[in-house]
Amino acid sequence: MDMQSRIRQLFQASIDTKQQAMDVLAPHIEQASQVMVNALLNEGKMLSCGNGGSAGDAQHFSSELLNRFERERPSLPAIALTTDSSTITSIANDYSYNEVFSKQIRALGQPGDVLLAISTSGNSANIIQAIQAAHDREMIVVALTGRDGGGMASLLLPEDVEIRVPANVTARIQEVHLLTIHCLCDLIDSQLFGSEE
Ligand SMILES: O=C(CO)[C@@H](O)[C@H](O)[C@H](O)[C@H](O)COP(=O)(O)O
Ligand SMILES: [Zn+2]
Repeated sequence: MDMQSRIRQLFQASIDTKQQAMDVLAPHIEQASQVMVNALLNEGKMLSCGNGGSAGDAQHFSSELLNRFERERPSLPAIALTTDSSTITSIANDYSYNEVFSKQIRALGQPGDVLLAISTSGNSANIIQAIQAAHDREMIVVALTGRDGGGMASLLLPEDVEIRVPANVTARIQEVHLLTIHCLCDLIDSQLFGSEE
């Protein structure tokens, strides 16, 4: 296949995945935004984590809350747990890579805070341990998953929210995760600061 055809095929696959996900995910994205708004109105903060591309997504989300999304508004409290290389390497070195997020959550998480836990497989051990730590700290979990939800899906409590992309290819799932993060930012801003339409 020539490269132009390959590119068109990748664009089409991304469009198709988003089209299939739109109606399935919309109610869950709305519910997640309400959980987040409620936390922010009650002095809560957002912690976020993921591996690889999902680490980038976790940071993308926190920067849009801390700095800005599409409008001028006050900074909102969010911390990506993927950025402190000294903390992450020491936890991985002294304990286990599986604990790099959970140990930070046990230190920083407060009841009523929200954990945005991102994994396309739902099976990354450090994300599973992060969810367990969040529950121990009485936080609410918003899980961005894919495939069959993996081990993460079965760990979630009734008050948690799973946003599971109906797809099996990691890159396609990640592309919908990013769109979901932008939806969450838009919904948080409009609920807290009014609709701009
Ligand atoms: O971005 C990509 C692939 O698109 C990779 O870096 C990918 O995020 C990594 O392989 C992750 O370790 C996958 O973890 P997960 O989504 O299964 O939790
Ligand atoms: Zn990627």
